Amino acid sequence: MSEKIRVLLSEEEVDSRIREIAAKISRDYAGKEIHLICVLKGGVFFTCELAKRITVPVTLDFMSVSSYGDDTKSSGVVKIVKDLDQPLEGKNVLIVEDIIDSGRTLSYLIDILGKRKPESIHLCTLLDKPERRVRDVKVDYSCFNIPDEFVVGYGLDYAQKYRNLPFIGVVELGEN
Ligand SMILES: O=P(O)(O)OC[C@H]1O[C@H](OP(=O)(O)OP(=O)(O)O)[C@H](O)[C@@H]1O
Ligand code: HPA
Ligand SMILES: [Mg+2]
Repeated sequence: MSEKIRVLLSEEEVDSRIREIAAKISRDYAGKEIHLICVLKGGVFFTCELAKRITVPVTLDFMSVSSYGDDTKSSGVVKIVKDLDQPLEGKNVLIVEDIIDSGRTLSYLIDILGKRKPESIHLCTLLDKPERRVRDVKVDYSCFNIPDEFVVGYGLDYAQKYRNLPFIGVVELGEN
């Protein structure tokens, strides 16, 4: 089996949209501090690019959850691989994700993090695949809606590969 990557969103498109969303977030949180939660591993590239362009004070923490393993289909069970280092009490939490697909990861995260008494909790995603939703999730900031295709790049992997691509691509599987 060979794999080809077709560009869905170019590096320029992604970068310019991240700038727009960062400007909107900076306006919405004017006068406040944002506690960014990067959802590893997929969210790491987007979190860095977004954080660099937000103009209000930012603190960062990392959480690692996994439900896809090396597959293109979710196992349906979200596992915490690494929890946050810091408490959320009284903080304006913004969860940063690479993609919302079935919505299982985010609905689980909002549920458990919401119980830690943050001042507010919102969600920012690079990509949203609304057609595939099985759990309702309120998305506060979304850079792009995409069709129901398995995508890679900008943190997103296929069997752990392609996370480092600077654009969003679709994996096309061939016979050789
Ligand atoms: O909406 P969902 O169907 O839950 O899918 C979205 C989640 O799946 C992927 O993570 P994955 O579990 O593959 O772990 P990773 O970020 O370490 O690659 C992706 O990074 C999101 O976190
Ligand atoms: O389209 C996807 N690509 C990579 N990882 C993912 N996790 C959920 N959906 C996807
Ligand atoms: Mg992830």
